[in-house]
Amino acid sequence: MRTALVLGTGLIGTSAALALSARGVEVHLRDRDPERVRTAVALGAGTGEEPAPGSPVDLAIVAVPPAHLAATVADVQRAGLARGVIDVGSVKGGPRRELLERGGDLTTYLGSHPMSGREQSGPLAASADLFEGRPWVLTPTQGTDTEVLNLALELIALCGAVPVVMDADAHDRAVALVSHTPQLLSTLVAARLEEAAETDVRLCGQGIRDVTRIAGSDPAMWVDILSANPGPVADILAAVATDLDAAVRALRELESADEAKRSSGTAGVAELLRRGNAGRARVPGKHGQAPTAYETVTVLISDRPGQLARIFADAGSVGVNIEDVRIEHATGQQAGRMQLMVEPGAVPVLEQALRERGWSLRQ
Ligand SMILES: NC(=O)c1ccc[n+]([C@@H]2O[C@H](COP(=O)([O-])OP(=O)(O)OC[C@H]3O[C@@H](n4cnc5c(N)ncnc54)[C@H](O)[C@@H]3O)[C@@H](O)[C@H]2O)c1
Ligand SMILES: O=C(O)C(=O)C[C@]1(C(=O)O)C=C[C@@H](O)C=C1
Repeated sequence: MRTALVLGTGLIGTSAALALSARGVEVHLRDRDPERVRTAVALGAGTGEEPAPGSPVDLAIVAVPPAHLAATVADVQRAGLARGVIDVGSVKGGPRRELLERGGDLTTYLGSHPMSGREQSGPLAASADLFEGRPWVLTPTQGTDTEVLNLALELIALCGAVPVVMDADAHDRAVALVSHTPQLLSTLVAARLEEAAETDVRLCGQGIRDVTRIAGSDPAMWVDILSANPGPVADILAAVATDLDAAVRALRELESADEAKRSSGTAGVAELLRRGNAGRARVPGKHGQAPTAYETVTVLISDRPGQLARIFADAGSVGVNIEDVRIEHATGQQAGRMQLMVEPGAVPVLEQALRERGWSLRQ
């Protein structure tokens, strides 16, 4: 990738622009707020000048709030500003459907989501290493151009992140669990402090600081995110509400004078705490650490348009997430070997699905 255009020079757009600029890509910056472009330019994220007329950039990266993603992607496509366009929004299904309704081109567009961010907004919160070692979800479809997919993989590599391929709606259900519900629960805990006595708040220690960090996030951004993914988040919150009811019941039992009730209360609380430990143990390693050891499935892939998108869609159709990808190009041949990294348990399912769909597997 030689040139890029970043639309929305806030936290995410400026972070990506800083990483690309540091690796020699010529980055053009745009924002509806010119002050934000000036700040990003001053930080070394790129130039505020428009790309030369008639010379589209290699990749446009749309990093505006979720409610404006589809309109911005459609504008970029209509103006012919880039060979490929990706967005980095926190929700994937709705914006893609909206882009289709707006007459956008789904072949040169690819939905993506870097699983890394902060509770602060704007270019001053950005950093070039924000995405290092973090998953970056791609949601290609059968129709996604191979060129756009390759540009997105290059962007992710230049940002030091790890590509994860998923279906858009499966992504939205997953982030409801690991991002959107945690945001709301952090907010709800912090909201208890609004009317609390100063003498109580003064005692805040590290525990509540950890739990409420993301409650400081931009409300307008989160109204957009939750409005674009309400059903999956409501489903998980309803399950949390059942657990909350159980916690309240167990605690009330602990208040009782009856010994049998107290011991049932102890068992109830202990079970909730045990489940919390078990869930916490599944949270992958911290920033920069590989979360899991993956296994590799190697596939022979011909150098024809649509091949990469097809293989990702075939993996997605049997529910397999591709956690990382490497392509070895065979010199002088119109083919290459593609290594798909997946969870060890997914290897047999993926191999069978790929064979059934006519792919040629290699050792
Ligand atoms: N904040 C996070 O942790 C995080 C993480 C991953 C992905 N995202 C996604 O990335 C996108 C950007 O989030 P952010 O945290 O960088 O927000 P931000 O508020 O820091 O930046 C958004 C920028 O977009 C600009 N903007 C708004 N509407 C615009 C328009 N129509 N045209 C051009 N510019 C416009 C704003 O002026 C602002 O500078 C969102 O879609 C969000 O869902 C956020
Ligand atoms: O660490 C944080 O501040 C974040 O909340 C980042 C976080 C997340 O939930 O993981 C928030 C929303 C984005 O869509 C992606 C990342």
